[in-house]
Amino acid sequence: GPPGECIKVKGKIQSDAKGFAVNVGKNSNTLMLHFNPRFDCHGDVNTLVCNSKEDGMWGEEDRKADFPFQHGDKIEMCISFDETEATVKLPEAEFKFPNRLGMDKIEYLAVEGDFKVKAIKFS
Ligand SMILES: C=CCO[C@@H]1O[C@H](CO)[C@@H](O[C@@H]2O[C@H](CO)[C@H](O)[C@H](OCc3cn(-c4n[nH]c(N)n4)nn3)[C@H]2O)[C@H](O)[C@H]1NC(C)=O
Repeated sequence: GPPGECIKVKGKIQSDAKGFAVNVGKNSNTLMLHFNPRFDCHGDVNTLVCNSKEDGMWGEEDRKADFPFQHGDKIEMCISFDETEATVKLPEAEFKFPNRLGMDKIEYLAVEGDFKVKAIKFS
């Protein structure tokens, strides 16, 4: 949807989750945001990795300081964006990531990994 609206992704982190990702952008090769909490994968432990992807090429990773996720958590995240940045709002945390590709609409969303989606709402 257009900037300013919020995409709500509700679901449950599996109890033995290694990691999961929420990807939003134009398509699987062109992502505004790859939001990737890692419990124990790709050599990372309890690390939130954010990145963009342009024509299939990963950008520079942005490893966040906070990791407000636990195995088995039921969470609802609210993803919004404007011309400068994407924002992921969680109950007790908010993360920003630059809109590197200058995307003006999100027409692709994919969730991968150890997260069981309960609901997705475009509001
Ligand atoms: C130290 C060695 C070179 O750096 C490493 O390079 C890896 C490969 O690019 C980085 O991992 C990728 O990081 C990307 C974001 O920058 C993506 O997270 C990529 O995984 C994409 C992916 C995961 N999955 C997936 N599907 N189902 C599940 N469970 N996972 N599908 N596609 C990861 O394989 C990894 O984050 C990076 N580590 C560091 C410390 O930079």
